[in-house]
Amino acid sequence: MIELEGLTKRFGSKVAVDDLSFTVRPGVVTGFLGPNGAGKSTTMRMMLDLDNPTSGSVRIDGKHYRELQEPLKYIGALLDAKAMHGGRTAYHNLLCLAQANRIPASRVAEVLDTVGLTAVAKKKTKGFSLGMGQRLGIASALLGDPEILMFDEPVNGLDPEGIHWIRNLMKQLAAEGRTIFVSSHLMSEMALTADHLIVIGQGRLLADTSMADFIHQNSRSYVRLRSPQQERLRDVLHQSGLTPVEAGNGTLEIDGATTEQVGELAAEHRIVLHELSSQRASLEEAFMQMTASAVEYHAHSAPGHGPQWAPRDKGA
Ligand SMILES: Nc1ncnc2c1ncn2[C@@H]1O[C@H](COP(=O)(O)OP(=O)(O)OP(=O)(O)O)[C@@H](O)[C@H]1O
Repeated sequence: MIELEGLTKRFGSKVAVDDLSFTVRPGVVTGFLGPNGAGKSTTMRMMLDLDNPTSGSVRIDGKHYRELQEPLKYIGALLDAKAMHGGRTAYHNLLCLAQANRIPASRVAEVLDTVGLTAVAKKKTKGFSLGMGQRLGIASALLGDPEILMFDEPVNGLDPEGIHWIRNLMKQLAAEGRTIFVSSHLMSEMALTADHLIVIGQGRLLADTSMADFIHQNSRSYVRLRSPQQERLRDVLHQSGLTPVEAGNGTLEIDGATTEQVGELAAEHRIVLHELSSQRASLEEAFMQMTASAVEYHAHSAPGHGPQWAPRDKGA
């Protein structure tokens, strides 16, 4: 478990991380979502004691990182895949790390196998592709067989096969009861991977919610329709207590209605429909709106029926 309490980081006048408090729990993949520059990497670096907080604290299983006896056995991280020694082979990079952290050398072959790099174990890492580098970075995170794993944007630059592999690995590690914390700036990626979601914007906590609740609250569903008899259709809909909204190109949208309900109403009043469909707003849209409205106070006009969200109170 990872617990953040009022975590704050300032770089001069810039507040990169602003009073963040949340808990990352075991057994699930927790997604850490925020647009570029939101403060995800800075937060993760403070979790690993690579940056000092201006104020606040991070506890790993109740302890500060510095108090962990052999940190790699508690927490493994993929922050920067290029942080390996390019002149060394994949095997030797991992062996050095194992020896420095009192991890048995036999573990090196195991993790190389887990990440699918056994065939290139004796190759120098400077020739590695981005995907191979990511796999090696993940192997180093797994080396100490830690209960907690953190991945900063692990799918960046990977091909579809690599992305699929990383997603499955994270789910498998969570299913083993481990704590998995993974950052991304893409809602679509999080929707496929994460069970729980922490959203930040300009360093501040915007949401701390289960993925299922986020989808439920933010996937606005509505009915879209077009008709050559739009005026009459509008009247009929209004009379039935529905509120159609003009959506351009002769299209109407109605929240809180079903296609069955609207189709039957139209049939009853002998109104021709050219389109009748059920729509769902994308989660990416919901995320963009959430971060935009939280970080920018200048007047972005809020669309009539945009996604809903509520910032949580601070604290666990
Ligand atoms: N060492 C530093 N000195 C000054 N400003 C910094 C430093 N590190 C980060 N920042 C600033 O802090 C803010 C948060 O950066 P951070 O890299 O943590 O965001 P991020 O969410 O990880 O973004 P990205 O997805 O682009 O990596 C940014 O405005 C960044 O410019």
